[in-house]
Amino acid sequence: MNPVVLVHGGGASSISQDRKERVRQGISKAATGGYKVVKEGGSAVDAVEEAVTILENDPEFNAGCGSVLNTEGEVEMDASIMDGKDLSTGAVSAVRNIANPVKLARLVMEKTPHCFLTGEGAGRFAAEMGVPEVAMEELITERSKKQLEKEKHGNGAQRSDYPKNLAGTVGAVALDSKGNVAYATSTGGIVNKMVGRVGDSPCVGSGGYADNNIGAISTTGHGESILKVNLARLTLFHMEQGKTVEEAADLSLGYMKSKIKGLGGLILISKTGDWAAKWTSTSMPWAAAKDNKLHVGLDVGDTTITDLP
Ligand SMILES: COC(=O)C[C@H](N)C(=O)O
Repeated sequence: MNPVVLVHGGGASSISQDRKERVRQGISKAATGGYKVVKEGGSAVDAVEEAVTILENDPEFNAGCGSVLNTEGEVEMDASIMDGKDLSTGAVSAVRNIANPVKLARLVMEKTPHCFLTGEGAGRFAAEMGVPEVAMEELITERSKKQLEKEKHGNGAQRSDYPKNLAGTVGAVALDSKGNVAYATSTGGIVNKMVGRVGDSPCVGSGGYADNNIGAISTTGHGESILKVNLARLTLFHMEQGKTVEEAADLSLGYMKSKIKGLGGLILISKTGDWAAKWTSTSMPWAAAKDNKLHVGLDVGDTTITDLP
């Protein structure tokens, strides 16, 4: 099986010109890093963890360092991961003071009898596992402070194209050489969210899904809408019914838009390595690595293809 890795950097309104290059570099680095793992014989789970860790560590994205702030100016993060081989899954929500929620989600998957830990319990588990604690200030950027300010003072309110408080959630899907698929999604959520608000990203079936019999998907966009339609599982359901990756993505995103005016995006891979990156938001940075080629796009019609070393 030819390995494939796709990443996204969140469905959002348009990306400002000065950020475009940094975002492009960030998603390229993440896709390349994840692809290296599967090319060298690593598992799909290892690849999605690696790709999402790279994006969590990049302050341009709303996950890990760079997460958006809640009403109190704090960072609370959500993440999930899933192994398509046996449907094992791990998730954390409303976690604070750690650099890489995706790694904690993986520990939940592998070291507990549970699928999902939240808030204080997730924090205690992190400490038990020896996950280093980081000061919240280390996760907060000037940009995230400005985003909260703007949101609180309503400056973004004129945007009619997209719920204004969405930004750069990250995710990855992978197919490894043994035919296993996996996904991971990680986010700081939405700007100015209530304390304790949990979105779609840590909820298996909404923020992502992976099943070797079908494929893998990671989603992004308006969390409350994604939760309502179970966007990830809905998309894979369409594939089970015989739709192509493109058709399945269009059907589920189209349903979310027409039914509840919800906008978002997704990256999707089939068990045979077909892939698609689709969104109804204004933009969604994405990258795909397959057959030693890297495909990268930020907006519709701006895909570039380069050779990987
Ligand atoms: C682009 O923004 C997002 O994807 C936000 C994320 N889905 C949430 O609602 O938590």
